[in-house]
Amino acid sequence: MVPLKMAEMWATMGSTIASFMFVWAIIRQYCPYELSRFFEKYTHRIMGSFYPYIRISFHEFLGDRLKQSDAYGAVEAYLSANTSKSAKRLKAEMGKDCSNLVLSMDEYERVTDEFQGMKVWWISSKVVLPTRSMTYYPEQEKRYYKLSFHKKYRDVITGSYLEHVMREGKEIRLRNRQRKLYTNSPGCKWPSYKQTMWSHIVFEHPATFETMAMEPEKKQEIIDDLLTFSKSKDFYARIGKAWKRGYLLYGPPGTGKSTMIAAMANLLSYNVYDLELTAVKDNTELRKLLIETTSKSIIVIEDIDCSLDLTGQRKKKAEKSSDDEMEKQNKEVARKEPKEHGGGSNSCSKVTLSGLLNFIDGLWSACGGERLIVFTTNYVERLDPALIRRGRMDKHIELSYCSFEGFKVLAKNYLKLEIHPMFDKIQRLMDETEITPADVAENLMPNSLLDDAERCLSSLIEALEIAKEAAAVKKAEEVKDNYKNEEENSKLQ
Ligand SMILES: Nc1ncnc2c1ncn2[C@@H]1O[C@H](COP(=O)(O)OP(=O)(O)OP(=O)(O)O)[C@@H](O)[C@H]1O
Ligand SMILES: [Mg+2]
Repeated sequence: MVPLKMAEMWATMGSTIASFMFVWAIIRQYCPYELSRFFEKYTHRIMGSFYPYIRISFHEFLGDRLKQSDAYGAVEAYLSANTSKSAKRLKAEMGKDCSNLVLSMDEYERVTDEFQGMKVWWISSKVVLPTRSMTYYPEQEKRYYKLSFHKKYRDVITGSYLEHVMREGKEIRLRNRQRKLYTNSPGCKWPSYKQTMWSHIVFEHPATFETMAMEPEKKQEIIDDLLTFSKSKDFYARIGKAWKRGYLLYGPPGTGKSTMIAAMANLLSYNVYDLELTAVKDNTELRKLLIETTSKSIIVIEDIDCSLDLTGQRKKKAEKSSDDEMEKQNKEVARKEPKEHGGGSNSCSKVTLSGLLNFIDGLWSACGGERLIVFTTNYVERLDPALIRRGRMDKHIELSYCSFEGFKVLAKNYLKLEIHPMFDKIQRLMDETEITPADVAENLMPNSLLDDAERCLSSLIEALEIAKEAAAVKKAEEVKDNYKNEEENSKLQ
């Protein structure tokens, strides 16, 4: 009997509300604005005294602000991810990167959500504001989401449920955002009209850790380290450290340092700030650039050893190194300087080592968190120890010549091959000589659509044999030189 009475009560209440709504609609249409506001106010008051539900609205735009409200955006993302399966009327829009359709609740659609056994209802709605005469702007629509729940759940819903919706919604938005690659433009002076010091393009690099050629254990260790970092907000807050982590990637050219940065950004859905140090006028400008970076980003300084002459240290080391090594290093710097930095010794940058150290762990610790800073270099021994000490560069990762495990990853990516009779020979040759992943990849790249896997593998074997021969000749020359030097020394004595 009780449920029947309840049903009757709700039915009566429903019809009362419907009558109110009907009367109110007529009043709103025919009465002056002040009168309709008056009725609206008192209708809400009367209904509120016996209506057991609470409603919270999330408006798309607040006041006259042109920027979409963050809370509305989070609710929208949360609802399209969690309730679009139960909604019966959906609207489809192209995602920001134009690669897939995004489904969300259509206007006036109602969905149910559950949290810790409590039911809540979400309705998407809009108000159409009348157009002002003498304006050529179209009718303005103000969209909003309305959350309804029983008043006995007030504390939990306004507390932990909304916190959960906001957190999850923000995460979904970050995952789906169009990521950007920022760069500080080259040249020493900033045009005065420039609003921001970084210019950007859409970041769409296809590299992932899956496609990276390196030992599986080492790869997993780096992935775990990155994921742990991204989930450690509370940990960093507890130990009183800024939420940032430094990575030093070092190794010969073509071993995947730049590729790994793209894979890191893709793994964590971070933006990338490619900092061109030679284009930074001085330490003040460096600080300004930093302040403009946002959280969930990777700040990259590529080839840090030839970016700037940060200390006298490098010169001292260069003097000590052998002539051959010097020549090799200078060639590499010369190769990179005009191509990538356009500055080198002619650079007008006055950034100092202490400015850079402050950049890494000084002031910027105070400007929000979740940032990775990555340095890359071909010559780790050239760097000032202060720059790369643990705590600044927390993780030093060596990227080296291609191993057989690395080759297998590339063979799978490029040729869709997991096993082949020619693999044995390749493994033997790889154990005997050094080849970079970039050279392996180059050989495995089919020259035409008709090119087959065997031709690519043969080309790699040929490259490995040439590399092996060249290494043998070099070694023989070194032995000869050493012998000559020893002979000359003994003659002098
Ligand atoms: N470990 C790797 N896994 C997969 N591909 C790689 C790897 N290393 C290099 N490559 C391939 O070689 C190309 C060059 O690599 P990348 O630019 O990452 O090298 P790098 O170490 O940054 O070189 P440099 O020191 O000259 O800047 C990449 O486009 C990629 O295709
Ligand atoms: Mg590189």
